[in-house]
Amino acid sequence: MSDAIISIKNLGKKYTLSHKHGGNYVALRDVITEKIKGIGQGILRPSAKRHQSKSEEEFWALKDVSLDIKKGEVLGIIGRNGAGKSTLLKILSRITEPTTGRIHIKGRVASLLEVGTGFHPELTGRENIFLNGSILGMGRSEIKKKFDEIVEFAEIEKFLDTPVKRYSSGMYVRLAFAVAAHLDSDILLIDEVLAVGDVAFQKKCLGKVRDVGKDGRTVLYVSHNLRSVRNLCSRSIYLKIGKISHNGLTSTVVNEYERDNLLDNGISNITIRENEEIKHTSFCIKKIEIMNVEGDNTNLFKYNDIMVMDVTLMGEPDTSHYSFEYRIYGTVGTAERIKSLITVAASGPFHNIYFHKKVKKIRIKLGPLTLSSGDYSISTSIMTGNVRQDTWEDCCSFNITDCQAYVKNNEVSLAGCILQHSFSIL
Ligand SMILES: Nc1ncnc2c1ncn2[C@@H]1O[C@H](COP(=O)(O)OP(=O)(O)OP(=O)(O)O)[C@@H](O)[C@H]1O
Repeated sequence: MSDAIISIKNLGKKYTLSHKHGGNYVALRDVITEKIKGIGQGILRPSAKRHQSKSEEEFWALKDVSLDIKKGEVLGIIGRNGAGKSTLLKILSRITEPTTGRIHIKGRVASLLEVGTGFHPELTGRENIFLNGSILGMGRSEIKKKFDEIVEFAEIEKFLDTPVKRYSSGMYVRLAFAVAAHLDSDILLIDEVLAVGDVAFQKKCLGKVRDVGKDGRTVLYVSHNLRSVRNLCSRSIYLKIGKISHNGLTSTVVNEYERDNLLDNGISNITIRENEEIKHTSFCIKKIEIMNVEGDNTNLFKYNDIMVMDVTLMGEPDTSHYSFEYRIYGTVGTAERIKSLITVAASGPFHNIYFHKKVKKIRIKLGPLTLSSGDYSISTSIMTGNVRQDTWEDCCSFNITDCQAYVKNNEVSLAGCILQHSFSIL
């Protein structure tokens, strides 16, 4: 027998979706046909037959999931909407039955799933605390010992004797979290619900989850907030259309997930310009390629990494020399994109770096990338004298992950952030 507190083998969950076709409508075409037929036979039919066909579609929300979780692990579960994360937690908390496979759980499970589960709406906050405790197998005196801590954590003293159906969703989550985290369970399942609370309470909860992990309890944490997953979980799984796509160190798994998202959003580390876009000019930027210092194509970088950008040009300028210019724009936190320019400091004033007109490929080494986590986009131009011969806006993007040092700066403008760079000719 393994030392896993949760052991999941070939787990699958199938849903059957029914689609109704036709519904209750009667097509005009059919009414007319029926009437004509009726007239021809001397019979007037009462009505055309109503169309109602039903088709059923089978759909696997989880397929062949196998996973062992050790006691004391804080496991992150990430994935796109509909990937099966909540389904997995619902099966583990026995809200839903699996269709295939089996699970083995050694211990008591407390879960914090969708708002609305776990509490009895007609009962007061106080009564629900006792109800939850007894469901977990705790005696009244044991629950009493934890009661004050729960109430204090949830900050709902005034509403203790109000039925929870009158609570706001924020109050509900506060109490639900406090109950799940403080009562004696061996395993704590947390789904995205924390997003409902305000930011201060979310922080408090994340701190508590960390403590729960340190106490040797096991936590399964589903979230779209990748920063919190990175901070809390040593191991994570990435669910993709119901299957485990990656399972391992959180930093690696989150990077894979972010990479998939970037690629799916059309953000690529090699961009080649469409011919239609460059018809207007005889000298233009044709291709941009982003790499790390090892020469691997990537657009995922960590704080302090060096980025290599190869630029391929097409055509020739009328002048004997040209210069190349680029700008980096960043997003700030999760807020909408802010066009903040990062100043790039060259070894000399960078508009003074001229290339001979025959030079068709240049390499820029940029960094250390002392940038906060997030997406950045690059725009490029080529100049002859003061004239912009060609500009390619948002020609490529990159993403900074694992920025520990600059976390605080996420809220400040990126303007004025100075990066070093150097040019070479290929
Ligand atoms: N009761 C149900 N009947 C039919 N389909 C369902 C049911 N519950 C979930 N699904 C489907 O199963 C898939 C997985 O859903 P699930 O809620 O587990 O995804 P998720 O990864 O938690 O997504 P999100 O990040 O949006 O919460 C989805 O396509 C969802 O529509």
